[in-house]
Amino acid sequence: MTDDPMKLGLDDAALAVHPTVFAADALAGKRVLVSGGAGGIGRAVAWLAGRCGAELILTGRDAGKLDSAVQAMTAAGLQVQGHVVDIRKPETVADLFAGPVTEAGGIDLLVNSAGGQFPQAAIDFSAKGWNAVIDNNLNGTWHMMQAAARHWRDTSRPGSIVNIVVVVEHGLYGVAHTIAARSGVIGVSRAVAVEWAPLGIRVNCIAPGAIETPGWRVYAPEARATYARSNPMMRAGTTWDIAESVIWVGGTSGGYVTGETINVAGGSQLWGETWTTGRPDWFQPG
Ligand SMILES: CCCCCCCCCCC/C=C/C(=O)SCCNC(=O)CCNC(=O)[C@H](O)C(C)(C)COP(=O)(O)OP(=O)(O)OC[C@H]1O[C@@H](n2cnc3c(N)ncnc32)[C@H](O)[C@@H]1OP(=O)(O)O
Ligand SMILES: NC(=O)C1=CN([C@@H]2O[C@H](COP(=O)(O)OP(=O)(O)OC[C@H]3O[C@@H](n4cnc5c(N)ncnc54)[C@H](OP(=O)(O)O)[C@@H]3O)[C@@H](O)[C@H]2O)C=CC1
Repeated sequence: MTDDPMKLGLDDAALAVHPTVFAADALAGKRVLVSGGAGGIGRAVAWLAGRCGAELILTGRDAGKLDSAVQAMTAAGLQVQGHVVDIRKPETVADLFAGPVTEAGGIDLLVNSAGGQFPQAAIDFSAKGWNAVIDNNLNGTWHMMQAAARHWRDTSRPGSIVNIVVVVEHGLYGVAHTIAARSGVIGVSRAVAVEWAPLGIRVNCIAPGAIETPGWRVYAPEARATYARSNPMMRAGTTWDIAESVIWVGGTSGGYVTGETINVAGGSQLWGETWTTGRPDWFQPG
């Protein structure tokens, strides 16, 4: 693992050529919207979808990051546009759908990869910190889901949503706020998978394990150094592992799957400890 947190994970050069199981026309004629599309996981999803023939709409808060993603993908011949959208602001999400999404001709797949949290013992959370994480990950994801569903209902077309969450089966310690938010996303995804089935909308979640990305910069280097050994496979996953699972479940290959949460986590939902703030003395062996 690199010491430079901005260089964590696969870069554009690697994502442009990474081998894939998908055919080059697997998403031909489709349009894919990726929130957090310039981040680690979202960027890999965007590269894979684009390499499979999809047109891309990427969103994020940081215009510079978005520009660098759009430039790299455009240089590789992909059809991509980027827009600054804060998913916590429902009015900017509505503007995205009324403007760029509609002008592009609509979308077929929404991937919600925007999100994040900070590591802190739950007992020390401030009300503001708790609210920031809930607002970002639960409310923000919901604003995008609802806007997409309205878009598909109003244009009488089917759609597919994939929400990137986290493994919630057992403790991901030091990030209880995000476990609460992501459990909410998983719950609402199950609920609307039923409610929106008559509209031809599928809703699924992917729960990544430890995936090396620039997002890991919020964790101390000593915490990050333990993540690879937090699962039975004793390695971190790659953003490509997540991207292929997203395209599988979000695309026609997942056409009979809805309301599911798929752990892509090296088995960390079954075994392993992840201490984002260090392992307390109580839990030290012997
Ligand atoms: C069984 C489990 C198996 C799985 C194994 C997985 C192993 C991997 C472990 C890691 C798991 C998850 C990894 C990832 O998700 S990495 C990628 C995600 N990316 C990020 O997290 C990006 C970084 N995070 C953020 O951007 C922020 O945390 C946030 C999401 C909150 C951004 O929102 P906002 O911009 O509103 O936040 P602010 O900076 O303005 O802060 C608002 C208040 O939040 C509190 N806060 C923020 N940071 C901290 C901190 N470091 N410590 C304490 N409190 C914090 C604070 O109250 C802020 O208000 P003030 O600034 O006024 O104090
Ligand atoms: N990496 C890992 O080990 C794991 C990651 N995850 C989850 O996967 C998702 C992607 O994470 P990853 O790629 O690693 O992290 P990154 O930090 O690299 O990417 C997250 C992206 O989300 C965007 N984002 C965050 N908040 C907002 C907001 N309010 N509005 C718009 N965009 C926002 C950021 O864009 P910008 O910088 O432009 O604001 C950033 O590019 C996150 O939800 C993360 O929590 C889950 C489990 C493990």
